[in-house]
Amino acid sequence: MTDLSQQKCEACRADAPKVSDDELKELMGQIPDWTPMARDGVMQLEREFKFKNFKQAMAFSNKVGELAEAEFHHPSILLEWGKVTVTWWTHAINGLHKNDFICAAKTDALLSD
Ligand SMILES: C[C@H](O)[C@H](O)[C@H]1CNC2=NC(N)=NC(=O)C2=N1
Repeated sequence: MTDLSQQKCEACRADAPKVSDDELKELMGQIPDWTPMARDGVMQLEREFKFKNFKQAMAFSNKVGELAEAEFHHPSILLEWGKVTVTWWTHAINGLHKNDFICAAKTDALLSD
Protein backbone atom coordinates (compact mmCIF):
# COMPACT_ATOMS: atom_id res chain seq x y z
CA MET A 1 0.00 0.00 0.00
CA THR A 2 1.23 3.51 -0.89
CA ASP A 3 2.34 5.47 2.16
CA LEU A 4 -0.75 7.25 3.49
CA SER A 5 1.18 10.47 4.06
CA GLN A 6 1.96 10.67 0.34
CA GLN A 7 -1.68 10.38 -0.73
CA LYS A 8 -4.16 13.21 -1.35
CA CYS A 9 -7.62 13.55 0.14
CA GLU A 10 -10.64 13.27 -2.11
CA ALA A 11 -13.62 15.65 -1.88
CA CYS A 12 -15.89 14.86 1.08
CA ARG A 13 -19.26 13.56 -0.18
CA ALA A 14 -22.31 12.63 1.89
CA ASP A 15 -22.60 9.33 0.01
CA ALA A 16 -18.95 8.37 0.48
CA PRO A 17 -18.39 5.02 2.18
CA LYS A 18 -17.15 4.78 5.75
CA VAL A 19 -14.08 2.59 6.21
CA SER A 20 -14.96 -1.04 7.01
CA ASP A 21 -13.73 -2.78 10.15
CA ASP A 22 -11.14 -4.64 8.04
CA GLU A 23 -9.98 -1.43 6.35
CA LEU A 24 -9.78 0.25 9.77
CA LYS A 25 -7.52 -2.51 11.09
CA GLU A 26 -5.29 -2.34 8.01
CA LEU A 27 -5.05 1.47 7.96
CA MET A 28 -4.36 1.71 11.71
CA GLY A 29 -1.15 -0.24 11.03
CA GLN A 30 0.23 2.88 9.33
CA ILE A 31 -0.80 5.27 12.11
CA PRO A 32 -0.11 3.23 15.29
CA ASP A 33 0.14 6.32 17.54
CA TRP A 34 -3.49 7.25 16.88
CA THR A 35 -6.54 5.93 18.74
CA PRO A 36 -9.79 5.12 16.93
CA MET A 37 -12.70 6.04 19.19
CA ALA A 38 -16.45 6.62 19.05
CA ARG A 39 -17.79 9.99 20.32
CA ASP A 40 -21.57 10.35 20.34
CA GLY A 41 -21.67 7.42 17.92
CA VAL A 42 -19.20 9.04 15.50
CA MET A 43 -15.94 7.17 14.87
CA GLN A 44 -12.87 9.42 15.10
CA LEU A 45 -9.06 9.21 15.14
CA GLU A 46 -7.30 11.02 17.98
CA ARG A 47 -3.69 11.65 19.06
CA GLU A 48 -2.05 13.84 21.71
CA PHE A 49 1.19 15.62 20.78
CA LYS A 50 3.39 16.86 23.65
CA PHE A 51 5.59 19.98 23.47
CA LYS A 52 7.93 21.93 25.79
CA ASN A 53 5.62 24.95 26.06
CA PHE A 54 2.58 26.73 24.66
CA LYS A 55 4.51 28.51 21.90
CA GLN A 56 5.75 25.23 20.39
CA ALA A 57 2.30 23.69 20.72
CA MET A 58 0.77 26.70 18.98
CA ALA A 59 3.30 26.50 16.12
CA PHE A 60 2.39 22.84 15.57
CA SER A 61 -1.32 23.68 15.72
CA ASN A 62 -0.79 26.24 12.97
CA LYS A 63 0.98 23.65 10.82
CA VAL A 64 -1.97 21.29 11.25
CA GLY A 65 -4.25 24.13 10.21
CA GLU A 66 -2.21 24.71 7.06
CA LEU A 67 -2.37 20.98 6.31
CA ALA A 68 -6.15 21.05 6.72
CA GLU A 69 -6.50 23.94 4.31
CA ALA A 70 -4.18 22.28 1.79
CA GLU A 71 -6.30 19.10 1.85
CA PHE A 72 -9.60 20.91 2.47
CA HIS A 73 -10.24 18.40 5.21
CA HIS A 74 -10.41 19.80 8.74
CA PRO A 75 -9.77 18.35 12.21
CA SER A 76 -10.58 19.36 15.71
CA ILE A 77 -7.43 20.91 17.22
CA LEU A 78 -7.28 21.40 21.00
CA LEU A 79 -4.37 23.66 21.91
CA GLU A 80 -3.17 23.61 25.53
CA TRP A 81 0.07 24.46 27.30
CA GLY A 82 2.58 21.88 26.04
CA LYS A 83 -0.05 19.72 24.34
CA VAL A 84 -2.07 19.57 21.12
CA THR A 85 -4.89 17.06 20.71
CA VAL A 86 -5.81 16.44 17.07
CA THR A 87 -9.00 14.60 16.15
CA TRP A 88 -9.88 13.61 12.58
CA TRP A 89 -13.24 12.43 11.26
CA THR A 90 -15.39 13.19 8.22
CA HIS A 91 -18.35 15.45 9.03
CA ALA A 92 -20.12 14.63 5.75
CA ILE A 93 -20.48 10.95 6.70
CA ASN A 94 -20.36 11.24 10.50
CA GLY A 95 -17.57 8.75 10.62
CA LEU A 96 -14.19 7.68 9.30
CA HIS A 97 -13.20 7.95 5.64
CA LYS A 98 -9.79 7.12 4.16
CA ASN A 99 -9.20 10.90 4.09
CA ASP A 100 -8.98 10.84 7.88
CA PHE A 101 -6.18 8.26 7.82
CA ILE A 102 -4.31 10.20 5.12
CA CYS A 103 -4.56 13.37 7.21
CA ALA A 104 -3.51 11.58 10.41
CA ALA A 105 -0.41 10.27 8.60
CA LYS A 106 0.30 13.76 7.22
CA THR A 107 -0.11 15.16 10.75
CA ASP A 108 2.54 12.73 12.02
CA ALA A 109 4.85 13.78 9.17
CA LEU A 110 4.68 17.40 10.40
CA LEU A 111 6.76 16.35 13.42
CA SER A 112 9.77 15.79 11.20
CA ASP A 113 9.36 19.06 9.29
C1 LIG B 1 -18.82 22.04 3.35
C2 LIG B 1 -17.91 21.02 3.97
O1 LIG B 1 -17.61 21.38 5.26
C3 LIG B 1 -16.63 20.89 3.13
O2 LIG B 1 -16.93 20.27 1.93
C4 LIG B 1 -15.53 20.04 3.78
C5 LIG B 1 -14.65 20.89 4.65
N1 LIG B 1 -13.81 20.14 5.50
C6 LIG B 1 -14.23 18.96 5.99
N2 LIG B 1 -13.53 18.36 6.97
C7 LIG B 1 -13.95 17.20 7.52
N3 LIG B 1 -13.23 16.63 8.51
N4 LIG B 1 -15.08 16.61 7.09
C8 LIG B 1 -15.85 17.11 6.12
O3 LIG B 1 -16.89 16.53 5.78
C9 LIG B 1 -15.42 18.34 5.50
N5 LIG B 1 -16.09 18.91 4.50
